[in-house]
Amino acid sequence: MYWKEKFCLPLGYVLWFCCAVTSIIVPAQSPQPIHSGRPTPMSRQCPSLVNFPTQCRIMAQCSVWWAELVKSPQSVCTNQVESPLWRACCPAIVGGRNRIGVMSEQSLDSEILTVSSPELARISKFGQSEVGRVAGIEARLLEHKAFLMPGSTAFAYFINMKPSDEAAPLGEQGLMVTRSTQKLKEVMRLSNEAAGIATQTLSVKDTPLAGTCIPDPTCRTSKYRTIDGSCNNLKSPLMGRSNTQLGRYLAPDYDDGVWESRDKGMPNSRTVRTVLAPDHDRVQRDVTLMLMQFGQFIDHDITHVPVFQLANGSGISCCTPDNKHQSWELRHPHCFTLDILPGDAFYRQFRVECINFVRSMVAPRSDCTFGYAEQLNQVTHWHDASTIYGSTQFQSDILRERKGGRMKTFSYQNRQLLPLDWKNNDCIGFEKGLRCFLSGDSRVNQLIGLTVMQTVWHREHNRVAGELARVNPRWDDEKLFQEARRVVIAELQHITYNEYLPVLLGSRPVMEAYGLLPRTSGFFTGYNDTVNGNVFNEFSTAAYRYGHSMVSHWFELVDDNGATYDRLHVKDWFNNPHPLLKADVLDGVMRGLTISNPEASDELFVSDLTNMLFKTPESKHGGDLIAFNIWRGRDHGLPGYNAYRGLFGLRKAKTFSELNDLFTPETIDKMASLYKSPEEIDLYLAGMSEKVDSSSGILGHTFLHMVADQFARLKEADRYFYETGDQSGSFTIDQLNEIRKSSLAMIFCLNSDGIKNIQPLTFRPLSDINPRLPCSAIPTISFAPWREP
Ligand code: HEM
Repeated sequence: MYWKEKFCLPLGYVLWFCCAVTSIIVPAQSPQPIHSGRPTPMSRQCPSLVNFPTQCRIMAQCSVWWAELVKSPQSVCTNQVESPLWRACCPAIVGGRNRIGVMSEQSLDSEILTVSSPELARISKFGQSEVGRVAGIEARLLEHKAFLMPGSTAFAYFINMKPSDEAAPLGEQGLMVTRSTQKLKEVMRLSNEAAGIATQTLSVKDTPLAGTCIPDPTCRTSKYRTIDGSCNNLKSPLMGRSNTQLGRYLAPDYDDGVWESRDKGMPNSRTVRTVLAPDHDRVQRDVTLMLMQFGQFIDHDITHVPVFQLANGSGISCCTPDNKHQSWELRHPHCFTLDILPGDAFYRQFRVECINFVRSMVAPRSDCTFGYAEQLNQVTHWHDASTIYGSTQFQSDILRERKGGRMKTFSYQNRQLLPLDWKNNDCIGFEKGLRCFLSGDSRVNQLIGLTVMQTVWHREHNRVAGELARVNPRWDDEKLFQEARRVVIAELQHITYNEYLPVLLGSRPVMEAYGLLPRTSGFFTGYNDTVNGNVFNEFSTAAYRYGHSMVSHWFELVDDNGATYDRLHVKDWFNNPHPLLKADVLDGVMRGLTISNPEASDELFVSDLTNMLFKTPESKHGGDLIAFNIWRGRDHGLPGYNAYRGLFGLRKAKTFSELNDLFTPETIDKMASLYKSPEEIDLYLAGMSEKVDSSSGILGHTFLHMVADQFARLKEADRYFYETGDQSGSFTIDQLNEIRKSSLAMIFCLNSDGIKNIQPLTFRPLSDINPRLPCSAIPTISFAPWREP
C-alpha cells in the first residue's frame, strides 16, 4: 500500500485534498511574439483564464476548461484568415504524478487456518464432484429441452451475457474452488467471515484443484501490448488479462460468506426499482447523447462478466416460456430468478411471475487459494480498445484481414461495414437473411448507437493502417497492424481522458485530484507497477452503470442541416443492427448522438430499459435492466451502500435520517419503506439517487469517486498508457504531440460516410464557443513522425 493510500484512506474524503502533491496547471509560456509578415492564429493576445496565463490552442486541448470558457466567450481565438482550425485561449497543463491516494483494496487480516493435506484433498474432490452433479442436472435439462429458445426476451438477454469459448471452462474451474470453499466452511464450522477470508490462507496448489491455478505467462519486453492484456505489469503478468477476476474495494457480503447471493431478508429488487426509480423522463441539456454512447463503448472495452450457460452453449432457462417459475426438477442450480410480485403494475397485465436471471460466472482465484467467489471478466481490464481487436489471440486472428495491417470489413454498396458474423444466427432479422456483425466484443449488435461506434472505430483502424503504409511502404502486415492498433488505442485513451472524463467528472478539480488531466506537452511519468489495474467489481456492477440512466427512448437520425428526420425507438431495436445497411443511417445516428440530449444521470430511467429490455418482435414486454443491476449486485455479494460511505469518507448512517447529507427527504422515506436498516440499502440505486453537485460533473459523491479512482488506476497501472514516457511502448514526443490533436469529432469526420459538419467538442452541445463547423476546422493527425528512414 502507498504511504498516500495508508494516510489518506483513514482520514477519508474530508481530508483528501491534503494529499494532492503538486499543482500541475502551470503558467504557459508567454504568448508567442508577433511574427513579422503574416500574423498567425497565435499572434492574438490571449486573455488570462481564472488568473492563469493562456495560449491559443486547438479547442480539444481546452476541453477541461469548458466551465471557464463558457463564461469567457472572448477566449475563442480562431483566426480563420490564417487557419480554419477552431481554437481557444486556455492554460497549459504539465505535470504528472499528483493524484490523491487512489483507494486501496481492503486489507484482509485473518487467522491462519490449518487443514491436513488429505482433508483438503477430500474437500477439493467434493468441489470437483459438484461440477459433475451440475453436469448431470444439465443433461436432464437438455433432454427436456429446458433451455432458452431464440425469439424470447430471455434469449436476447443471454446472447449479451454469453461466455466466450475461452471463458466457459474457467467458470467451471472457479466453481470447483468456490464449492470446495463452501464445503470447507461446513466441515470446519467456520463463521461467514472465516469462510470467505481465512480460507484464503489455504493454497489450492497442492490439491486436486491445482489445475485451476492460472500459470504466469512468460513475458518479453515489447513495443506492443499483448492482445489478451497479459505482461503489461512485468511483476504481475496476469494483471489486466482477459478471463481473470475483477478487483474489489471491500470484501463481499455473501449470505454464507462464500457465494450465496446477498439476498436473505432483502426486499424484492423489482419492488426496490419501482419504488426508488419510477419510470420518468428528465433530459440533461448541457451534454450530448454521445456521453452515454461513448460511456457504453468504454464499458465494453474494460468489463464483461458472463453468466453460466449449459455445457452445450445454450442459455439456462429458469422460467417457463409463459414466465412462471420452472419446476424444481428442471431448475438449474445457477438460476437466480427475478421474482415479480402479483401487484406489479406493469407485468401483472401479462401475468409475468418470473424473469430469467442466471448467476455470473465465478473466476478461478488469481492468488490460487480457496476463498470467497470472485466474478470473471472475460475482456481485458485495460483501456485498450479490445472492443475493436478482441481479448484473446483467437478472437483477434478472426478479425484480421492479414493484408496491409487491416481488419476485415464487409463491403456493402461501397461502404465498409463491420464483417458479418457467419457463426452467429442470433440477431433479429436473421430469418430474413440478415446477419449479425462481428467485432472484438460480442455485445456489438446490442443497440444501433453502439454498433455505429464500433463501426467508426473499426474504420479508423483501417484508415490509420493506410496512412502508416503510405509513410512506410516497406512495413509488412504485422508491423502495420500492430502500429495502427497502438495509434488507435492512444487516440481512444486520449479522447477518454481529454474529452469524456472532464464532462463526466466535471472539468478540472476532481480530474486534477486524481491525476487524470492529460498534459498539453511532455510525457506522463507516473507509471506505477504497484497499483492494481484490474477493473473493480463495485465499478462494473454499480458505479459505471450510471450510463443506464442516460439512455433515451430513441436514437435520432439527423441530416446534414441538423434536422431530425427519423427516430429508432430503443425498445424496438435490441439486437437488430440492420438499419445500418441503409445508406444514410450511419451518419444519421452519428449526427444524432452529437446533437440530441440524453436523459439526466439520476435515479430515473426510461421504460425502454425498465420494462422493455430485450423485447423481441415476438414478445410484448422485456426485462428490467435496473432491477437486474440491483440483482447483479446481490449476485456478486456487493456490500450495502452504507459500507461504501465509510470507504469514501462519509459518516456511516446508523438511522435512515442520517442519510440526509446526500439524499432528499423523499428518497430517505422511500428507502425506509423498503429496507429494515441502512445496512441493507443496495449500492446501485443509492449511488444513483445521491444529490449531485453540478460543479463535479453528473455523478453523486460515491460514484464520482469510484469512477475517478478506476480511471486513475487504468492510467497509472498501464505501462502502455499513451502519455507514459520511458517505457518500451512509449511514443516519441513528436508522435505523442500528434496524438494530442485527436478528438472524437476528428474520428467522426474521417470515418463517416459523408459527415461534413460537426462541433469540435462532441460531448458538449452546440454553442457560440462550440459551433457546428466544417470538418476542415477539426485538426487531424499527421503521420510524418511515424516515417522510418
Ligand atoms: C444503450 C443501452 C444499454 C443497454 C441496453 C445496456 C444493457 C446492459 C446489460 C443487459 C447489462 C448486463 C446486466 C446484468 O448484469 O445482467 C449491462 C451491464 C453493464 N452496463 Fe449497460 N447497457 C446500456 C448502456 C450502458 C451505458 C451507457 C453504460 C455506461 C456508461 C453502461 C454500463 C454498463 C456496465 C459497466 C455494465 C457491467 C458490464 C459487465 O461487467 O459485464 N451500459 N448493460
